[in-house]
Amino acid sequence: MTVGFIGTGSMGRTLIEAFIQAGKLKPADILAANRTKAKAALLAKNHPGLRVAHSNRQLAEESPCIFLCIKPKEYRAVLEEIKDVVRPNQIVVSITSPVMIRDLEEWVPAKVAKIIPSITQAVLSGNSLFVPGSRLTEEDQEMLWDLFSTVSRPLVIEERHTRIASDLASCSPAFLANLLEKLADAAVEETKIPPEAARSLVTQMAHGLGRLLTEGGFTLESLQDRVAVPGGITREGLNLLDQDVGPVFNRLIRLTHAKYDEDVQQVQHSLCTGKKV
Ligand SMILES: NC(=O)C1=CN([C@@H]2O[C@H](COP(=O)(O)OP(=O)(O)OC[C@H]3O[C@@H](n4cnc5c(N)ncnc54)[C@H](O)[C@@H]3O)[C@@H](O)[C@H]2O)C=CC1
Ligand SMILES: O=C(O)[C@@H]1CCC=N1
Repeated sequence: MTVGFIGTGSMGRTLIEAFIQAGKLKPADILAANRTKAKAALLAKNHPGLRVAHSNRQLAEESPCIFLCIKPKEYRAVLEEIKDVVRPNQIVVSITSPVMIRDLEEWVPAKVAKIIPSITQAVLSGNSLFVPGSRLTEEDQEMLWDLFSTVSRPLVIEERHTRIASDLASCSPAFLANLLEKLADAAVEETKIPPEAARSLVTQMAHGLGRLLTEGGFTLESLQDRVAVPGGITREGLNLLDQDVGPVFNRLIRLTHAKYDEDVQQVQHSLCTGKKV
């Protein structure tokens, strides 16, 4: 089956390469389209057999399953371009959290799903978040589940939890990388340890931490208890973090939700204004 990807930026490319790496899709199964053609052409060069569509419309005509890997503002233009050629038996998957399933279902007669991926899929790990639309059959859901199981742990979520689940699964790699960067920078500032050594130490620690939590039998709590020996040094640090860091994450979640609400409004406005019926 041909799987089409409209948008081969950061996440479109990550997904394409993850499915190829996992052996789930062959390059010849993939049809890609991107506004800047050179990006899609580079993918085709790196994965011989992968085809580049002349247009989004051609891609939509030829792909039983179409992934929309574009940003919220870009939906209107892409939907305008493909809506007349999309058929009811096709599947259209959006990877964009503030685009509502019901809006997509109004624009195309296809079977719609929202699946929010994560950069962690580049190493075939992490969760992908499934919000099935009303027209997907059991068979369609199984096909998508099977596809994403090869690169992630799929998880069904309710659409109203899209933002918070994306914060945890998709944004947090960036949030936690930022915290580790700050930890390494503070170490350099306070002790003059060479920057490369500080970054290497936190990076290798993060690798081990991920494995301890997923394969090592630890929970978030048991890991802290195991490292923080009673009366020891780690407990001093944990006490400070408990006091100062928790509120930062409350503020962070309020910020991501405020931006999300704004994006939802903008997308709905752009998808509803002047829409031909
Ligand atoms: N980057 C990440 O870690 C994650 C991103 N997402 C979502 O994925 C979506 C895409 O994000 P990124 O890949 O990071 O953005 P990006 O900006 O890297 O990629 C978007 C791509 O779409 C292309 N594009 C724009 N308009 C187009 C059009 N009319 N026709 C064809 N191609 C067009 C652009 O040229 C670009 O290559 C966003 O909605 C984002 O929220 C979801 C989960 C994780
Ligand atoms: O920053 C963003 O908008 C997207 C959503 C999830 C990850 N990246």
